[in-house]
Amino acid sequence: MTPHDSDTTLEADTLAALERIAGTDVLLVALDFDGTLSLLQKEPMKARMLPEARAAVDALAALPRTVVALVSGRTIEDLAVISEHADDSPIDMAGSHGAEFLIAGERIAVAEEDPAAVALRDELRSRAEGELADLDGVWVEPKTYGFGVHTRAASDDDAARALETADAMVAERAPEWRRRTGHSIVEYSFRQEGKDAALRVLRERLSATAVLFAGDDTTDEDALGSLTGDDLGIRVGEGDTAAAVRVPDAATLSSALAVLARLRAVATAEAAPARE
Ligand SMILES: O=P(O)(O)OC[C@H]1O[C@H](O[C@H]2O[C@H](CO)[C@@H](O)[C@H](O)[C@H]2O)[C@H](O)[C@@H](O)[C@@H]1O
Repeated sequence: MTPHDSDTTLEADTLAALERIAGTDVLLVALDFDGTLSLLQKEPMKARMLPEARAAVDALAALPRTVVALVSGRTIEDLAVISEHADDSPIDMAGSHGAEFLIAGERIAVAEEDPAAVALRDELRSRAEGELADLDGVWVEPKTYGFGVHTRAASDDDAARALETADAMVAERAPEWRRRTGHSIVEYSFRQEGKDAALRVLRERLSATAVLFAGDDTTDEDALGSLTGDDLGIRVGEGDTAAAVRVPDAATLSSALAVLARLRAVATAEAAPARE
């Protein structure tokens, strides 16, 4: 029996791609969180990894010459909560789309704190909270480098009004901020880094010989579009993508990660750990 004989949900091209990358020397498995490892939830802090995803991530992280990193738009603090990240976890994290990291337990920001930018963030965030307070189902999420406007629980009209208001406010006071759209969210940030930057940092620190990245959203395309050579990009769900492989949903991605863990265990048997 091969490591994936029991799996019937994966397409042949997905299995072939997993077999290929499982044999690389030093593997970075970089994974988006919301919509990729977890299902999308109405209340953002209730998101958790699917149980099969959790098991596969833990299995991969325990293997030699294999590092798992969560690469998310969330702040590092929120990502630690929703991923139930223990202090001694071997799993690395990139937060705020690649502008902050927790690597091997060490907290790393990509730049010194800029007091003027932080003051503007606080001003715009509290203005947004005030101006959007009357719109049912709209929520302003505090972010390390800006804020997000959630509209998942709002009517179409209230969602449109919320985004119009926030867009106008940011265009007037902070036109240089990066604007990102995601699933029922628009985010505004004074840092420009995308998930491609996160992969660059993680790949270099590890000297990875190949990177697998999986994601479900437009913000993940920064990372998927940056992959080269022996890397593998997996798009979860629909939408234009630069990924080589697509799986229909987070549950199927969990199965793919479980297969990868089994293939990688065989490939790395008796190999020395990448981080010693
Ligand atoms: O990069 P990700 O890990 O995918 O994070 C992207 C954003 O995820 C969160 O919002 C999304 O998930 C919520 C929970 O399922 C959902 O309610 C919301 O509609 C989605 O947009 C998070 O709240 C954001 O900060 C992240 O940037």
